[in-house]
Amino acid sequence: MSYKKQMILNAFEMTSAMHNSHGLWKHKDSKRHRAYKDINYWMELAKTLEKGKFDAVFFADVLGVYDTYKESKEPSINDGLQFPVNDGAFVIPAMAAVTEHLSFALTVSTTYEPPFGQARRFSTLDHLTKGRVAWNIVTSYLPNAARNFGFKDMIKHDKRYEIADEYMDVVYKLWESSWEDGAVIEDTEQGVLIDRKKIHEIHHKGEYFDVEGPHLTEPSQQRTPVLYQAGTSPKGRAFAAKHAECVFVGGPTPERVRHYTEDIRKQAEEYGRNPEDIKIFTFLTVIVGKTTEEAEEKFAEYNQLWSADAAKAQFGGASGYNVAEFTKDELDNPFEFKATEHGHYKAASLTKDAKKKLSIKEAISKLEGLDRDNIIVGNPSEVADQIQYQFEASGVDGFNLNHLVTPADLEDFIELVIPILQERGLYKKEYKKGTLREKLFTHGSPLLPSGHPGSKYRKGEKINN
Ligand SMILES: Cc1cc2nc3c(=O)[nH]c(=O)nc-3n(C[C@H](O)[C@H](O)[C@H](O)COP(=O)(O)O)c2cc1C
Repeated sequence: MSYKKQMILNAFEMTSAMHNSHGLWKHKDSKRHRAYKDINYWMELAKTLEKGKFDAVFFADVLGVYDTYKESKEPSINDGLQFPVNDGAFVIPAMAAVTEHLSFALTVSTTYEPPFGQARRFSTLDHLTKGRVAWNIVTSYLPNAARNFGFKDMIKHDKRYEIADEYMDVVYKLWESSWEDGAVIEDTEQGVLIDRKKIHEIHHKGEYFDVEGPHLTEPSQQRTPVLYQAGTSPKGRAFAAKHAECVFVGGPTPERVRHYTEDIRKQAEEYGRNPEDIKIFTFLTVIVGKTTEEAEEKFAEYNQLWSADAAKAQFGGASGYNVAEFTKDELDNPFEFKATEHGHYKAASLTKDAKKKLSIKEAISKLEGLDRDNIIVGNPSEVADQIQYQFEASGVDGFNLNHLVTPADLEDFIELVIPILQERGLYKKEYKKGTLREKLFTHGSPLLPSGHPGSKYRKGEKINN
């Protein structure tokens, strides 16, 4: 059976010692925990990914240390769990300089980074990459991040999304309406470089933000960067349906991912958007070997190096559950979902979204080793079969490929798996031309498409002034 839809692939990365591969810094081939601070490492990685025709590198980010588990920072710091973590924005121009097509999605929080500076940062990146940049909009979940930015406690989960919604209003005004097209006139006779009449203050006065403007950066090729979002709570999905062009959905089974995907597309239509203008991604974790045995050996080796403490620390910060708190008597009780002020998706993945109802003991044991249910292990064609199955069963448009031991696992994936996906017609052999938005979508414009709420701010339709 031929399957024509082609998958989009991002490398799921972080400019940190470790990301999601807990404890694997101990592996002999792990380079990243030393090299993450070396610009050459990122430039080499960019070239490798472009060789594999990857669409983008997706940089996760956090603004604090995970300290919910055991009410301590120690388990995270011990294993370099997303710590230390550099600012991902700075490696992007260097990676862009050695590539032509690879794009870059950068995570920035609407809770802690004010919109005016954030808008300038993305316009700058979009200029320097020639339109190859995306913003992963997050509302953040770590209590330590709140304390780093002057709050005693985290702002409540749902209120963070309300703030994010107004935040988007501010950045759309800056990106889409503050500068009219053709404002840079270079009129040497009149001695005018920029036409004042085409530059507009935005005079935003809202509940959370006051911004006068104008935007300090002239419009870049995409004006608004491609908008990613990665929240799966009801508020998170409503936000995604309104604003996101790419949504990163977390779910432990293809069926659950399909459920979230369909819900987001349906809500997007209710906002008057074309569901085709939204691409959905989920995680992909792969261990590939030349033979099944080689892959299984790798899996066993990785599993042996796994850090259960770091995995529990990550689960704790992202979900709000401190699994060290459960007493022995509670371990056989069912592991129930509770909405916390942290995030939805990690908690849901071991509770209401799990394939079967788990006891507390079973749920904890999933953190104590590599979770075989969520990892594809095999020889190249076995891996390709499973990726194809997940692609078709979940209804997603693409994947964020998680790294385990980097860059070795990415290199193996590109050498062994990509050619099979290409042969099956599931993956592109050549890049499309243009900006990231033009590469991803059929609407063919580098700008936000009509129907998207940001597009209504565009030129001429002046707001508040
Ligand atoms: C797959 C996935 C990846 C995420 N990556 C990040 C990240 O890198 N940094 C971050 O602060 N939040 C990240 N988040 C968290 C969300 O963006 C969101 O802010 C948080 O989960 C709360 O939203 P929710 O309750 O709607 O899931 C991620 C969420 C998902 C589902």
